[in-house]
Amino acid sequence: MSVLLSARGLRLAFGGVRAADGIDLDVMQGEFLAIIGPNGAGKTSFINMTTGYLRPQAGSIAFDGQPILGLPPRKIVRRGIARSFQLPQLSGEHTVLENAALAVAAHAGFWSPWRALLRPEYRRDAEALLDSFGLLPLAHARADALNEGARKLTDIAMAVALKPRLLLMDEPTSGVAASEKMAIVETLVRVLRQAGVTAVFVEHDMDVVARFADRVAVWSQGQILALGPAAQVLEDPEVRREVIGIEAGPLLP
Ligand SMILES: Nc1ncnc2c1ncn2[C@@H]1O[C@H](COP(=O)(O)OP(=O)(O)OP(=O)(O)O)[C@@H](O)[C@H]1O
Repeated sequence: MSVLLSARGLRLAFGGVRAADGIDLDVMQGEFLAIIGPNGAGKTSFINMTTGYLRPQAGSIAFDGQPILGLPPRKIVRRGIARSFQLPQLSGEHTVLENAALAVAAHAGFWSPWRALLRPEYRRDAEALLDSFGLLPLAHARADALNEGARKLTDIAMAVALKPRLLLMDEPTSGVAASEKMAIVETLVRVLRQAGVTAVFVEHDMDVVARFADRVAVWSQGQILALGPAAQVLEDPEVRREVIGIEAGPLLP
């Protein structure tokens, strides 16, 4: 497996708060990597630095061997990195299909909404995209009428419309009803594997991590405390004590 994303020596402080304190991480082509860790550990900051929303004070990030630090978010998308947000960034007054068509059009180079809604080929591609995510029955629902699970999936579908090689997801199942979480994870695993997309995702639900991740990186105070295969890291006594909590019980069968 080759390295797709490589971060070295990332440092970022907000006053006295260290959001990144020497982050070194390689993301391998094709893997699903979970980032876990307590609130404030710097997980979202890593996504923001990788996608051009935050600039570290030191360090480097290379994607497919090319440096990307300093590029604006839109250029990083063009290089093949997309993201979804902890709070989905949908246009509430538009339908699911219109939101998806906007993303399809953005990938084609058009960022102006009316063009997206006029062109039938964008709508067709958007329908195919929604179908792959199981969202077609909701195509004509307004985005602000969706439950959290459907909102999250629509947001991720819009990121996938950009045809990324690497997708970064910030808490893809947060706020989703427990009964719906695993269905979302199964959809993501299926769609992303099929599209050959490498994924990095921040997640607090360890059942989701155990099902979804090939490897797990444990963040703590801006540093990576542990990194390795999911089964190994999730059963690591120090990780369980410091991060997961002993009350969680056995995570893996
Ligand atoms: N733009 C900012 N300005 C000031 N402080 C910030 C900013 N962004 C992040 N921080 C601080 O940096 C630290 C790391 O934040 P970050 O959001 O990366 O953590 P996190 O691990 O994603 O937390 P959570 O699990 O709660 O989302 C926190 O203490 C946060 O308050």
